This record gives sequence, C-alpha cells and structure tokens, in this order.
Amino acid sequence: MAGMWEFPGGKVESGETPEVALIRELEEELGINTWQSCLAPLTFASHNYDDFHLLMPLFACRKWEGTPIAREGQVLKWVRPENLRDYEMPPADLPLIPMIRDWV
Ligand SMILES: Nc1nc2c([nH]c(=O)n2[C@H]2C[C@H](O)[C@@H](COP(=O)(O)OP(=O)(O)OP(=O)(O)O)O2)c(=O)[nH]1
Repeated sequence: MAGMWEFPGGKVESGETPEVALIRELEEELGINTWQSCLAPLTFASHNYDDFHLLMPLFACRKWEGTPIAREGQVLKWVRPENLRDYEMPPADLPLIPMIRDWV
C-alpha cells in the first residue's frame, strides 16, 4: 500500500497455494529463493477494508538462498520485532505485530 511498510508477499494467483505464491513473490520482490519446507505458518490477518475482506496468512521464512535486494524499486529494511510499531503499516498488519514479537 502506497507509503506504508508491508511484509513481503502479494496476491495468490489462480492455481497457486499460499506457499507457492509466497515463494514466487519472494523471488520477484527480493530475489531470494526458498522452499515450502522452509515456510512455517505463523498466524493470519482478517481485516475488513472498505471494498474487500482481507484474509492474509503470515508465514515465517526460516531459511532462504540469496541476499534480499529491492527488485521492484521498494525500500527494504530489516526490523526487530520490538521496533515494528515505529513503521507505518496497513491496518490489517497491526494485530500481527504482537504475535511476531511474542512468537518469533
Ligand atoms: N504483501 C502484503 N500485502 C498486504 C499487507 N498488508 C495488507 O493489508 N496487504 C494487502 C494489500 C493487498 O490487497 C494485498 C496484497 O497486495 P500486493 O499489491 O502486495 O500484491 P501483488 O504484489 O500481487 O500486487 P500486484 O502487483 O499484482 O498489484 O494484501 C502486507 O503486509 N504485505
């Protein structure tokens, strides 16, 4: 979302599982490779935007190959869980922050 910090990811395309979509998005956005066995489902966001309802799974990516680079012109940053609140994020993401802080 414009001007906000988001977790890497994106929309699931037709025929994809959420894991396959995330593996594709991580390659497209960050140039890193990972595998389904490296993705651990953590929690999900359920949020009513004005025009649609977002049900968004959140995965922890525990292993990958490569160094993340901004392949789509976005700004990248590693942020410690306790500092995520300092970054403006879409409303759907806000309930995810304490979960990341407590579980990751
Ligand atoms: N990737 C991502 N999407 C988020 C987050 N929070 C949030 O509400 N969303 C919403 C915004 C979008 O409706 C949807 C994913 O959008 P996106 O624009 O990143 O997906 P995409 O890369 O497939 O988009 P596109 O280029 O095909 O338009 O999830 C987040 O932290 N990360």
